[in-house]
Amino acid sequence: MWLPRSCPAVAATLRALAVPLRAHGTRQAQRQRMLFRQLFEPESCTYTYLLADLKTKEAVLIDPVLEMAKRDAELVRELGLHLVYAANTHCHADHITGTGLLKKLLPGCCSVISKDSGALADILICEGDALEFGAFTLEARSTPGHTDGCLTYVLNDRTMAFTGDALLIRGCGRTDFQQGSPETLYHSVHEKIFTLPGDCLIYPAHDYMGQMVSTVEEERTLNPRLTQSCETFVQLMNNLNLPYPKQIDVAIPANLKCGIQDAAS
Ligand SMILES: N[C@@H](CCC(=O)N[C@@H](CSS)C(=O)NCC(=O)O)C(=O)O
Ligand SMILES: [Fe+2]
Repeated sequence: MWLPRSCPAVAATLRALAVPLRAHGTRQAQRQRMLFRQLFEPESCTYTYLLADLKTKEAVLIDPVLEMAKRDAELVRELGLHLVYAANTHCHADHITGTGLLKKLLPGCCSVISKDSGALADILICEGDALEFGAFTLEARSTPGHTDGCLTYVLNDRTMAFTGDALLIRGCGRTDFQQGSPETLYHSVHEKIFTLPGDCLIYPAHDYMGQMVSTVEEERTLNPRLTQSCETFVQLMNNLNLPYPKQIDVAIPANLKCGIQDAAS
């Protein structure tokens, strides 16, 4: 049945549809403006993420690894980007961060870590602070439990969350060193990550099985650890009996100082 636009009911329906459509269009345009790359370091199975505003060229790296800093700097240069922040999700125990070296390779870039980590960096951020790159922001959510200073970075439109070692795909960060606390981690994940939209993409700091991305809904329903009660989760985490990371004795002291500043070329 044909209904003219002048019909009040049709006009009202069109007006009601226009707002979400405009919002959808704006989101699409914003996303086309963003560059996103997931990079990998095979020794510690670490993911590094590059995000950039293609219009202003401002870029952020999340969790760069020392041994890959030259690769990352080269990519930033090739793409004509300006790295504003090299940010850590936490003081890593299994590899040395690339943030210190990236500051040398790409002058003007600031290193970032949480104030609660106790580590040094140009910018020490706290819950609710935001890292701006062009038209985009990454909101820092405090998600302690794996370490005291763990942050999850959430993109402003809440379509992507960079969870570090707080939430891994079908797993989570261990809680047996660096102020680890399974109770704290359980509450962090449930209150700060599982409350994000279900289709929000989860990008962790590591994966040991070759998985690259998950969603809030998948982890909320399928994560074998975090779907348990808090009590069961605590028991499970206290009995993981994992070997210590191979690089722990060099990685933690170096990362408390923002990593190594002058790596041999
Ligand atoms: N074998 C690796 C270390 C593996 C490990 O301990 N990973 C950490 C994240 S890095 S601090 C972790 O939390 N794992 C959780 C798990 O359930 O595996 C090495 O020697 O580097
Ligand atoms: Fe870690």
